[in-house]
Amino acid sequence: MPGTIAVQKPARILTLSCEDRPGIVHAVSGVLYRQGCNILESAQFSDPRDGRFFMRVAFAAGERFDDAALRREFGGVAGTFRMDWDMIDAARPARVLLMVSRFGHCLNDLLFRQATGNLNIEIPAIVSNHRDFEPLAKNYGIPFHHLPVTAATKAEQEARLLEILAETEASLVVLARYMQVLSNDLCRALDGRAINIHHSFLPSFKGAKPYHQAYDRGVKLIGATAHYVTPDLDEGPIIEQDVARAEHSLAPDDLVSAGRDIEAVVLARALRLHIERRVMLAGRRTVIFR
Ligand SMILES: Nc1nc2c(c(=O)[nH]1)N[C@@H](CN(C=O)c1ccc(C(=O)N[C@@H](CCC(=O)O)C(=O)O)cc1)CN2
Repeated sequence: MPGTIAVQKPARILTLSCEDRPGIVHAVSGVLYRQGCNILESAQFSDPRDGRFFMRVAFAAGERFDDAALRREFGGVAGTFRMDWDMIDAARPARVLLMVSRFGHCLNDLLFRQATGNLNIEIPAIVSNHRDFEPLAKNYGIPFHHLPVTAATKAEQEARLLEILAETEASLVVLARYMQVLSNDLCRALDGRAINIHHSFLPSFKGAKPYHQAYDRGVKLIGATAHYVTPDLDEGPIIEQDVARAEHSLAPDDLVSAGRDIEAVVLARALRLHIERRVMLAGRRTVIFR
């Protein structure tokens, strides 16, 4: 219709990192231009400390868009600059396997966000070491896998988890208050594709009972931290954090209640940032293109 601008939606999201040097942006945008694409959103960061360059580009496809041709031409540029790069279909929902133990507020929040279209994900399965949320999974029509675990059965339990991951073709695991420590082997198998919500403002109060630690310390702020899972407990690269005030009058259980909302919001934000490829790993740190 004359006078109306067709709102272009991103067809692809390109992320890349390489050693910083002049000409990277020119080379990247040149390929996209020659392939008939239109850049809709672009962000970059040059880390002055280690000279690493990070970039995220969301672009619309032109009439004569050819994914293979784009990847071929971009591969040439990537080789020249020795880039680590990836390109995803922006519209394709990420397949996310959710894990939970006995606290269901983060699980419930993510299920509702998915069901109402607030998060562009598919949830092929829910895994838990308890049966508490089996009815909730059933309500959403999502397969529920009860995988109890003890120190003696951890290797077998984790092997079954990896089977479910493969069977469901999930690209991401979210520990939505899953309260078991994953083994080093499992963490390596899930490297960069497992996100945990920790119920404290890290690095304070690691471990299983942060609200009680916070109460005992008498802090005035409590918080939550979403991070990638690594073998070192609660040490993974941080994706998102938030805080809320903690008055002296609040008992540990009040802090637990106050923390639930922060945990759910921080985890949902972190998941959105991850699936939109707005998070880039930089060693123990992250670069976030909001
Ligand atoms: N390898 C990792 N595994 C897990 C991480 C992580 O960062 N690396 N995060 C945790 C979640 N978590 C805190 O956010 C956490 C969970 C459990 C414990 C813990 O000490 N669990 C005890 C058992 C507790 C119980 O049965 O209720 C244990 O495993 O012995 C600490 C922190 C998820 N896994």
